[in-house]
Amino acid sequence: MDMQEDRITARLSAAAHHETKVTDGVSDAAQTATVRPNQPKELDMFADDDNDDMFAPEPTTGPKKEDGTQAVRVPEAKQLDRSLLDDWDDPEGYYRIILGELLDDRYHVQTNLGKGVFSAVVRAIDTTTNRTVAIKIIRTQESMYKAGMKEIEILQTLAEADPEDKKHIIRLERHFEHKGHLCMVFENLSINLREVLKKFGRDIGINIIAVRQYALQMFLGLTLLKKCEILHADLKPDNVLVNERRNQLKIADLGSAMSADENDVTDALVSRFYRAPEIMLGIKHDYAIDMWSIGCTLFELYTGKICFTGSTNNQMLKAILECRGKIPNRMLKRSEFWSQHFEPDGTFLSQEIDNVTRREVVRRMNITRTVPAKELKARLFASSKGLSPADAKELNLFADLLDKCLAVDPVRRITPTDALKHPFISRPGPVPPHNIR
Ligand SMILES: Nc1ncnc2c1ncn2[C@@H]1O[C@H](COP(=O)(O)OP(=O)(O)OP(=O)(O)O)[C@@H](O)[C@H]1O
Repeated sequence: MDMQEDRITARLSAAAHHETKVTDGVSDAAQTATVRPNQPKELDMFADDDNDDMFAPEPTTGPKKEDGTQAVRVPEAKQLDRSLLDDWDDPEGYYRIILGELLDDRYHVQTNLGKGVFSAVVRAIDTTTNRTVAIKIIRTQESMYKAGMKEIEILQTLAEADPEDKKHIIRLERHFEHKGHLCMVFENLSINLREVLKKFGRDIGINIIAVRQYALQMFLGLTLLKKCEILHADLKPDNVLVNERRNQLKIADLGSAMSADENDVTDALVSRFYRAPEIMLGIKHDYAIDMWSIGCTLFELYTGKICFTGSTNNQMLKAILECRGKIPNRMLKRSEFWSQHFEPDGTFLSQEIDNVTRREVVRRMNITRTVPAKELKARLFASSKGLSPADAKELNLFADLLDKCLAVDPVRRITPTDALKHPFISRPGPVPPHNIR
């Protein structure tokens, strides 16, 4: 089974049997780790317009409208004549997008936003409100339909608990069916944080002022998830969308989300690079898994580099041990899978591929450090040259917060409420409007 199939099977079984979801964790994340040049560029997240605007919408040909957006030339909105078209799905069950089609007598399809594993996403104009929306058209398989219905239920719960829409979780407006496909109508947003990093941070990371704003909003999102007793279980830069001005974000893709009591032990929950150590060790997980993923995401936003990488859970654990020190014994005692990675005396068994023979070899590593290494902070400072004392103070606060988000022991990991009180987030006064790098 390839990784994509593995991922689909897992999400579907989670929906059908209330089991947990497996994700491949590879995505295109690996492509983003590059070296920071000496001349970084500041993210002006509050700018009204940019001359070099890499965030501008796709080139359009139509005239400017009153709201400042430009009309896109697409065919007239019309109902399709079903008799002329009976193979509206591709062989993999994705709906074939037709620009100009009118969905549900209401949504005029404008742009194809691309395919995910579970759906095709389009941007459309809601002709009843004249607003732009994003519609996720789920693949035809019945199991995917069920998974979509579970996502809808969770999104509705979250929206009811946040009537004023202040907690930065994507809003589902409604859903309908179109030619056997479940269609989910979302508020329209712009690009995701992976694309922000690629297009604006140019793989070097974005400035600390923007990171702070994004962190605050993601922590607010986590407080709502916790209040509703829901785990997102797939947080990563790809699943956080920003608005056109990039000053507001929304946590999206609740397709892997689950009730917090659905915590069957599995070592494949969450995309691998963002997967908390307790998942890999087979310890019953809780809200802390989402905080770990946010910690990894924040590190990546600031440095442009993935925090922990590994092609297997074992190599992920090695990366975490090297940076964060020994796994506490009290965790190993609760671990179902410890013997896959450790000897009884706590020696780590690193399963590596030998460079010369290309055979798998097991390297014994005796990691004894109990206090988290200074490694994390050192990595943050290494990617920030020429800091003023004030900038260094700011970065120290960020390093302290990340240290708490990435506490190896989930019991000691900071909670969303406490993260909001951390001085990096909560300190009073305006943020200095200068470039920190
Ligand atoms: N509300 C939205 N506004 C703008 N773009 C969106 C919106 N929702 C989704 N998209 C775009 O569609 C992509 C896929 O969406 P999403 O991740 O929700 O779908 P999926 O089928 O579950 O995909 P995946 O394989 O990533 O799990 C997003 O990365 C984003 O680029």
